[in-house]
Amino acid sequence: MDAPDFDELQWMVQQEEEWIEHHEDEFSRDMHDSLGFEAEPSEPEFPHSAAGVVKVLPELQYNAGEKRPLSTEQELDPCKKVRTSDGVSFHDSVNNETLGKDPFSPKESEWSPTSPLEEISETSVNVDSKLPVRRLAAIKGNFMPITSPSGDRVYADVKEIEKTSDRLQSIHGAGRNSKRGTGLLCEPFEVLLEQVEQNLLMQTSTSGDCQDVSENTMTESSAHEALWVEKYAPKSFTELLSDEQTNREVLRWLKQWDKCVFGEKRTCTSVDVLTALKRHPPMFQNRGIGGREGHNNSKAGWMDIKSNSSVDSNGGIRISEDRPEERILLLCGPPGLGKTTLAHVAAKHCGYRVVEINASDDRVATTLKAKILDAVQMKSVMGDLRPNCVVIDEIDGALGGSDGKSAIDALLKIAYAGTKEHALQENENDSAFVKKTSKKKTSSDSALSRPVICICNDPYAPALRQLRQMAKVHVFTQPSVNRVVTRLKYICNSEGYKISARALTVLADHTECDIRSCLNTLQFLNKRKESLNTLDVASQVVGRKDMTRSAFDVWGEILQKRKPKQGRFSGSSAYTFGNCGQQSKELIHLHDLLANHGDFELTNSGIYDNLIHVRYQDSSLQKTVQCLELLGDSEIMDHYALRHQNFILNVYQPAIVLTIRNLVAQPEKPFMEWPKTLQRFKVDYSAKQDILKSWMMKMQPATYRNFRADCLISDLISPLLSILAPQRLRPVASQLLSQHEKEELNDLVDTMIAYGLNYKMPKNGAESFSEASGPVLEPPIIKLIQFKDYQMEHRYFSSTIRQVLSHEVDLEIIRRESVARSSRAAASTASELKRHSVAEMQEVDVPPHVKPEDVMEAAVTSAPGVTDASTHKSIKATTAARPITKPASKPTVDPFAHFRRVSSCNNGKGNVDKDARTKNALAQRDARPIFFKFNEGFTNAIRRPVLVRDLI
Ligand SMILES: Nc1ncnc2c1ncn2[C@@H]1O[C@H](COP(=O)(O)OP(=O)(O)OP(=O)(O)O)[C@@H](O)[C@H]1O
Repeated sequence: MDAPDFDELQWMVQQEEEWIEHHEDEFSRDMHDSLGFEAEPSEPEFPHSAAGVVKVLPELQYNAGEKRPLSTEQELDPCKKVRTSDGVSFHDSVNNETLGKDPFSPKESEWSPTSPLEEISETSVNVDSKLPVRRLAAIKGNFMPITSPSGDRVYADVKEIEKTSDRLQSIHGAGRNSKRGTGLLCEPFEVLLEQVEQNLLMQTSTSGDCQDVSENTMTESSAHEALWVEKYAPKSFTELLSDEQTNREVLRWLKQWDKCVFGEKRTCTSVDVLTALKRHPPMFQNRGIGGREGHNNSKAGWMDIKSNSSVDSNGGIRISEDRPEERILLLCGPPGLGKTTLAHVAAKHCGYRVVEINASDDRVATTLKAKILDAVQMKSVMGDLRPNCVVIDEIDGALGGSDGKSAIDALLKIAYAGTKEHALQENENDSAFVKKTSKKKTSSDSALSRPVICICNDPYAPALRQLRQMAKVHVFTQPSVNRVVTRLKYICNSEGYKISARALTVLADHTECDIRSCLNTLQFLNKRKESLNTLDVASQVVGRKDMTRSAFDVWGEILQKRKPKQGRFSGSSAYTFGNCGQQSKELIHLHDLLANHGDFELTNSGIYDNLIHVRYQDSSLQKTVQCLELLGDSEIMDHYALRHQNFILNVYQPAIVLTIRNLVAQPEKPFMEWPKTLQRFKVDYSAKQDILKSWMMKMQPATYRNFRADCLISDLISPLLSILAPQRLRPVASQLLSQHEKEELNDLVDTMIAYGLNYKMPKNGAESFSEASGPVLEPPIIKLIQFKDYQMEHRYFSSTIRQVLSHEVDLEIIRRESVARSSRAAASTASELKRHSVAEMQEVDVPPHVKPEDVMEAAVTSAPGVTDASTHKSIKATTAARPITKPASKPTVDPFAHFRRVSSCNNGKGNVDKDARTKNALAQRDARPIFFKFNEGFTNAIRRPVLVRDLI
């Protein structure tokens, strides 16, 4: 037979399609029959048996070209279908009896004629064309070649086969309820496959011997369920969602490495890309749904590239350096916008092999540094020989190392080694380190020779401060909803998932154009054969992501009243509360925003600090007062919630902020700055807490026990400062003071000691107490009642009196310590003597009217170690300097004279003891140290000589 010419072929195809349309049902039934039963060999006219062994879908397995085509399952199945003149019946081959008719099989009289093409096939190759097969493949459509054992080839229309198999599936589903299945298998093939998989998994978990098998099964199933985000990951620039300007900038930066990496100066391939774009216009990009927006963008993009760069005669962009000035590229932006994807696509386009490092996984500086160095310096010698391009994802997750240097420092050191910046940075950081390393040049000191792209979400993360200054930063903006929807639509169409553009718009809006969330949601719904309910998007668990916005965004939304814009609140909130007005939608949107942000302390402090920049009408300051009260309430609630772990109270916080917004928000954009007041307040607060604590530690317990810490501040400090500066004290030396003044000075000294205060020279010398410099009150309790822009008015002593007072307080403290020490020594001696005296007293005849306690006291007082000579001498010496009238000392009476006489009369042993005691007392006196304090620079107009002899 001659080969048909083109026209003939087309005609045949047309005929074929028409025929298929008319006889779709017959096809399905025929297919069903071909799967379901064995044709009687004796039957001559059975034109529609399958040809070749075709595996179209797992459950579609049939034989053709053989007259005994049965599978093992069919042979195992004793219940077979037999075609008769009035249809198809089930036949029990064991008992050789007919069980009943197959309701789905056509009667022989209803069998349709074959298509013209099939007739050709039939006559020429003797193939039973039960399937929609052709002798020749048609020009359009997807055909599968099938070769029979005899070597004949036919083409099966895959679309038709799938249609038929779908119909068969439904028929099987309906028939499964009957007692016996209508197919060869009692269960559908997928069910059996699942059972086998489960069995295999169970066996693996119990024995572990079938590891290979299970791995294979897992791989198969995971391949079957490839994620759409991976399947449809952009491979070229035309599929990216990021804006063209950013794409071009990234590409241009990468091209600047060409000379360094490839050793040649190449022209920028962004031109190539754009040429490619022109040649093959992207399926979705720049068109949008309306087809207008993208066009404009693209035009603007062309303008930009020409205006921003110098273009040579070849249309390429000249690159002056062998590598870009900014050695690192930093891509920032919200998650799921395609930052990593852009880095991969651009690097591959420029001929690099991408080496991706996740800084969150290798947070430690040393590990990250080693990885970066490996990626930058190593070169593969086998396989992929392309140079590396390092992509460091989640760079904001990098941590500091044990040596105090962060991973970012290490990265910058690698990137800017040998440059001016590097030297500067090194000088700043550690000059000693530079000296050390300059002698011994490490490998990391050689200049960076491969591009490094860093990716992060928040460009303002504190860890990135240095990197931000030195890298080329590109901030990703959210793509337009239309572009995302077009891409989603394309993917859904490719997957055969029917979904309306409106639903996709809602989804894109809800996820803030996060393509990852959108695709995962759609795949999930597709898998469950569910459609996306536009009204329930907000309540969908899937598709949600971390929707938190930056603090600046939140403050902006609160303090600025935006004009209602169509579609602004078309997202989740709008659909959840479909019918409410624009204002309510805005409120709901703001409520969600605040609740998602969560950090109410930061929100409130930002509002507090920036409120001053908002120009709202408030002549009587009522609104301001109201706002401040609301902020106060919010803070109280926040503190309460934190203290009692009762976070349910936080649900009321957004309402407070929204009330403030209603009071002050204006259409103009206010100047916004990061709040510093709260931080300053916290620092001040902790400093004041320290002062208070140190004051309380120095205070005498007898004084301290009368006050609570808060009372000290609120009730005591202010009056105490007035008490500490009496009016009548003249600024003269203590010797020149009148008796009354001296008493007042003594009282003041006592008060200061009681409250643990004294005047001390400031440590740095710069601090001044008031206008005059000199000693300052220590602890500086005045700071506890000093506030910004508010000074408490108190009387201050002149510097001279403060010096005198300081001296007096020091002396008095020494005096009291001395007395205390003497009394302690006396007490210890007394306790020692007590034992001796008791022993002696046992030998003494004590009169019955004398109490034992009196005896004891007398023994202690009469002991030579505690006589006036030893104790009072030192007191006398120290008090000599103090111009205070001493209270008259009582005459000492020796009540033990009688006992002593008696005891001395007893025997000569008493003299020996007395000598020993005197010696002991003298030794104690000599062992006592002398304390004195020397104040450098202290001058007093009138001096008085004090002999050391007097002090001993
Ligand atoms: N245009 C696109 N079409 C289809 N899938 C895309 C597209 N752009 C990105 N994706 C897919 O979305 C996922 C997220 O992309 P990518 O990792 O680049 O985002 P990202 O901005 O780096 O997010 P993250 O900050 O969370 O790392 C990837 O799996 C990617 O394959």
